[in-house]
Amino acid sequence: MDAQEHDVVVIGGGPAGENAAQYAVEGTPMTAAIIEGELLGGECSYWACMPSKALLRPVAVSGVTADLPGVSTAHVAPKALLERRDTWVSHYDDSGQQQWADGAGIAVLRGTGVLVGERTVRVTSADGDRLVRAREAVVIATGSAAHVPEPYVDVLPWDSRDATGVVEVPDRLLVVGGGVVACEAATWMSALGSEVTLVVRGPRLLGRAEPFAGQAVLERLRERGVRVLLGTSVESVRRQDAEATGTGRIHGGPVTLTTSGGDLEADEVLLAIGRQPRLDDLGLSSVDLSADDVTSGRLPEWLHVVGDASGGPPLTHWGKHQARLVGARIAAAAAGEVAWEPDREAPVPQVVFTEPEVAYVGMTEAQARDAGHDVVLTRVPTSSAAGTSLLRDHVTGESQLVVDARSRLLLGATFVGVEAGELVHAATVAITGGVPVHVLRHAVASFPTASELWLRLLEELPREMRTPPPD
Ligand SMILES: Cc1cc2nc3c(=O)[nH]c(=O)nc-3n(C[C@H](O)[C@H](O)[C@H](O)COP(=O)(O)OP(=O)(O)OC[C@H]3O[C@@H](n4cnc5c(N)ncnc54)[C@H](O)[C@@H]3O)c2cc1C
Ligand SMILES: NC(=O)c1ccc[n+]([C@@H]2O[C@H](COP(=O)([O-])OP(=O)(O)OC[C@H]3O[C@@H](n4cnc5c(N)ncnc54)[C@H](O)[C@@H]3O)[C@@H](O)[C@H]2O)c1
Repeated sequence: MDAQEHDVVVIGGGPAGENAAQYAVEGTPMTAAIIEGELLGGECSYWACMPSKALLRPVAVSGVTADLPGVSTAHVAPKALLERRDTWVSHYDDSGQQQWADGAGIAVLRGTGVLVGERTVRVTSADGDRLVRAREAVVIATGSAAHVPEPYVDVLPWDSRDATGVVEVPDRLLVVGGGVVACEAATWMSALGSEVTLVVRGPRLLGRAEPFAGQAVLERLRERGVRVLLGTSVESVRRQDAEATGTGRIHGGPVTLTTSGGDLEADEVLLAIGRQPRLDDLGLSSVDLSADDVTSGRLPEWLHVVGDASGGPPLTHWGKHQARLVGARIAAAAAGEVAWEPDREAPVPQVVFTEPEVAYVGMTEAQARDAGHDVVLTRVPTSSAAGTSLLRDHVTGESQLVVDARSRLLLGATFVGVEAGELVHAATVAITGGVPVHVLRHAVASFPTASELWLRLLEELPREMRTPPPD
């Protein structure tokens, strides 16, 4: 079989793959091809970030209007909410993304890509097989899939695709997991009218965030009628007449979970217990590699991995950041150069679009102490700046900075409450730029904006941190 040739071949056309292709070839004479087996734009555009945020934003606005005298309370209208979601996923049509690729001069090869040898990928589609060879580099950008352990397989539980693509709203929904997908999905599914029960194995929600953040989300979920069972493990699961009815539709008869706290019955169960890199069936053995080699970065110089497939933080912005770096490295290597990169590792931010919103970057207090830092903390109610308290009548949540006592550098920050997702970026900038807190105090925020919360946080630090540390 003759092989088609491109300088760069990317397997997987999600946000990470698209960015890797673009950054590798833009401004160069090189060509790139993206191999995509489903929809160009990936999980993020059609079944993850975009539909979930399209569903959550009206829910958040409705919550604010209920707490903002001077405006009529807005109510969630389920049918219109689902139509909004459909608009944001372009009705599961990727022609807009195809236009972007055409404009960027990137070839899109439809089909499933499998490595069959060094720099060589076989693409299988309904039209048959073809071979593609990369002159410079192959990039794995195959994303991740929801983790579905064996005991659940036969009951056909919902995964996050069903929750973001919801068509039939179950009257009663069990959600297994207490992480980001569980908390966000509980928020929109209860707004759509489901009676939601969260079954959480651990002692708190959002285990990767500061405990006070998970606690604030727990309290609000319970206020909105979501039942949250902490410290509850699932022992077995059964369902009558499980049936593959399609994404977002109820997959058969009632489901029963036998848990450490007794039996729970519902019309559907959503499994939200993490995701795994999609590296199976990728032909890694044809180039003497294993999935472990890929997630530990033990790769030959012609092969790269970006995004969720890398096993790093499964976040779109992080995958895109990795992809920009990899793209620039490929472009530089092809030109016989070395790409410039900062010497400081970038901190990873995350925003959880719950009520209240939770946003964090860098290290938590516990992570900073475990890493051996002498830590100084500053924590204030998020309502404590005029700008935050004006945004609604009852501003809940607290916000915190984690500072290294010796260097006075910011190690991490957590914001809980209104506008948290916007407040966190200043922390990302401060950590990336290595700005010590005595300098950060001079970054003046406008009155009365939410950003003035930074002043409140910095004022609460010990007075000696207002000047540079003694030599
Ligand atoms: C419900 C939910 C909500 C989320 N919300 C957010 C959020 O708000 N913010 C955020 O930052 N992150 C969010 N995430 C995480 C985010 O979706 C992922 O981090 C992101 O999609 C990863 O991008 P990627 O390009 O690595 O992979 P993906 O987006 O998964 O794309 C991979 C692509 O590769 C294709 N592919 C896979 N294997 C092959 C193959 N062999 N051949 C050809 N094509 C293949 C797939 O079809 C897919 O199109 C959310 C995740 C979920 C589940
Ligand atoms: N707003 C956002 O940025 C956003 C939104 C949704 C998802 N995401 C990304 O998608 C990834 C996947 O989300 P997720 O919520 O599925 O994973 P997660 O890692 O955030 O949470 C998984 C939860 O499941 C629990 N768990 C793990 N195994 C279990 C088991 N066998 N039985 C019961 N409970 C178990 C964990 O203790 C945890 O509470 C996240 O890591 C996140 O980065 C991001």
